Amino acid sequence: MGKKMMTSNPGSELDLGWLNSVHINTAAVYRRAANLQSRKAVKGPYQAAWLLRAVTCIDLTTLGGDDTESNVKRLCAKAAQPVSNDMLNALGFETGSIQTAAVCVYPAKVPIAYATLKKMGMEKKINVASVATGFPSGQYPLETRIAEIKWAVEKGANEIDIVIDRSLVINKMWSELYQEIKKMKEACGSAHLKTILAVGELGSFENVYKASLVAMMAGSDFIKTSTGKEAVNATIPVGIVMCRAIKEYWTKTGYQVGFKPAGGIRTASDSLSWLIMLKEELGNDWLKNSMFRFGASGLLGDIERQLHHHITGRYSSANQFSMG
Ligand SMILES: O=C[C@H](O)COP(=O)(O)O
Repeated sequence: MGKKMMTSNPGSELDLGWLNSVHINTAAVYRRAANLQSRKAVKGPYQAAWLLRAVTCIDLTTLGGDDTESNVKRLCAKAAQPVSNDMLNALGFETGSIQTAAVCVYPAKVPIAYATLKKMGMEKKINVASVATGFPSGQYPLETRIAEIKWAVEKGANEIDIVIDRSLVINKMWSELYQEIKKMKEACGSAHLKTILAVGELGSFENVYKASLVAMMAGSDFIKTSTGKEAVNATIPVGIVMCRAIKEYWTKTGYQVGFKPAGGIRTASDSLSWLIMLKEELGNDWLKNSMFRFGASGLLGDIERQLHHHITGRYSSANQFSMG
């Protein structure tokens, strides 16, 4: 599942009438989330297959102030071989057949990420995603936010994870939000645009739904929940709200926009809950990495432990699969 399968959303006119018609039944969202989360977990051989699917949907992320060249290189090596060949073979998969969807780094680390993947011959299989536009706060002039996108694309990023200016949502400045994201989409050129809403800072599900619509109207190829740096990051209820917006946008425009929950997704069991929610809300079309990603720095290790348990019947120590 390489880069070429990605689709692009051309966007549409800003439709304020549509935004004004939005009403969210908060109690119903929580009921739906509780109902989905009470479903029996996927078990047995299906579980291993779902977990491997989850691995192929990970944007393997390092977004630390202390990121170095060597930990970005290690991240790339892990993205190229996220599950050991022994485990893959035991599960009936070919050697080297699974990669994560992307590595996700700060702009300054794009050159080393791209060069490392290229050296490994993996630059066509693994996307280079760069956060941009003053991640994580977005509190920078538009000019420098746009320049950041262009710089990251020039250095090898083919996916750009922007943050929005949350104040535009809080103050319901939908037209300004639309114009900003549209400019960011233009700056991306052929790179895919993933728009981080930072849902934990938007105040209400209604704002999340409206911001999702505006982001899609402005041409976002994915909408993403969080930076991982807010106090509240990805939750299933907010995921349901965003998936409903994606579904409505698809129904009205015919364009399919991807979804990326990010922030605090740490366990194999979390990943299964998200995949179940996705399948129930958007259907099988979204169960692939051209339409769905996990933004996660610490999920892969737990999936590896779960796969190890599936194969051997034993749990490994917490630090056996420490990276990712
Ligand atoms: O976009 C990705 C997030 O920053 C990852 O958050 P996390 O470190 O909580 O997994």
